[in-house]
Amino acid sequence: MASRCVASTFSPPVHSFAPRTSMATVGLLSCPLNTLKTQSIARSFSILSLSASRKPLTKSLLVRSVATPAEGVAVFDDMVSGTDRKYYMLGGKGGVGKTSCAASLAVKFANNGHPTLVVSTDPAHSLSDSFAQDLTGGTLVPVEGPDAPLFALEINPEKAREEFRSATKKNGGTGVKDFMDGMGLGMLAEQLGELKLGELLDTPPPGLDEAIAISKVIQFLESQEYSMFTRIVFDTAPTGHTLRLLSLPDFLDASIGKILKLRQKIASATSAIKSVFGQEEARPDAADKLERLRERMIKVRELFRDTDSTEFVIVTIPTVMAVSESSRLHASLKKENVPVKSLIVNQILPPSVSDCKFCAMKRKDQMRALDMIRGDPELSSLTLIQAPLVDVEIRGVPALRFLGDIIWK
Ligand SMILES: Nc1ncnc2c1ncn2[C@@H]1O[C@H](COP(=O)(O)OP(=O)(O)OP(=O)(O)O)[C@@H](O)[C@H]1O
Repeated sequence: MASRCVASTFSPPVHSFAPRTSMATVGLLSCPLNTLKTQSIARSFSILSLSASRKPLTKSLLVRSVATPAEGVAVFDDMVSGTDRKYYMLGGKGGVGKTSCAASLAVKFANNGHPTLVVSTDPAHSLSDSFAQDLTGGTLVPVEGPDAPLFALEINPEKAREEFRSATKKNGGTGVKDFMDGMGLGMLAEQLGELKLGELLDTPPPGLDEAIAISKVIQFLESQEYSMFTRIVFDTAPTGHTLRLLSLPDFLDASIGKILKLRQKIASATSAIKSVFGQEEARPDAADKLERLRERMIKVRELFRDTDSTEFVIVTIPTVMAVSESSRLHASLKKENVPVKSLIVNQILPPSVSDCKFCAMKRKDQMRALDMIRGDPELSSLTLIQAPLVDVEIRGVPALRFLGDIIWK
């Protein structure tokens, strides 16, 4: 008879996770004969350096490798040490577990005494779902449960962009033409077409929303009120957005920079014309807003590249597609000088003494993907963090604490 997978019989209701000690009751996917205890799996899934061995991973080797605790590779110790503010950005392909990993890291920071802010800049927010608390509203909302203050912020990128865009819509006009007219540059609007400012304002390039969202967070954090936060964790939008976001500041810098320079150059001429014809002074709003946006984008760019305060953590799953995408992501991040040290491989089947047919196939597939990571020139230098597939949905602070204790060591 074909063997069949079963989930652990214990499936706790959403809000009923008991504190840490009883979290071992959260199950891991298992086969009928497999009676592995969650705690031993939690111990055996650990962080191992990919550069340690070049041998292909066989099943027994994997079990042996993951059974070795994360001695010597103290990723979390490094992350948690110091009271200077640090930023962690978690990114990767859609659906791999970015939110779960980001939320679990935020909980772990808070439980280690860091006042922490976790921010979602993904237009499709799932922080509220992950924490099982209503964190919507675009402002800082306290998360109930952790030992030290933990706040969450779900930024509505469209709303943030709209605020910026409204400056160019005054007087009933639309987009760039109005903006240019407002500065006395209407006749140049067409010639400036290649600067793509029109596109920027009317149909913004992908990535602008997220960049504005992040710049909004920077704004928040610059104020005294939020100076308490020593750890900021970003749950970013899927890979494509991140890559576009990285190249965006340069694009904006060039476009806005050119526009503002041009404006300066002919400012004296236009003011002479205006004084002759008795026109009002040109509206400074739009130009100022653009200039401020440009400055903030530069700050976002600097933040992403600051090796002292920032780290980008790539999250993936053991499939060929996800690994390939992670490899491309790391190549791009490297090219842009964004610091990356670790790669989380999430949803790995836990060790098992006996597999059903389905699990055996799946495990083989995952082994191949892990092998691929080992041999990948982009990924093999990163510290690998393996996270098991658990058989209940990770929701709520206790569950996130449980996951965090497995992942972040
Ligand atoms: N290790 C795991 N074991 C079991 N389920 C998991 C694990 N990690 C994540 N999940 C589940 O997978 C789903 C997707 O996770 P999550 O929302 O964290 O992914 P994401 O990468 O942020 O997705 P998106 O790209 O849509 O924002 C959720 O239902 C989550 O509970």
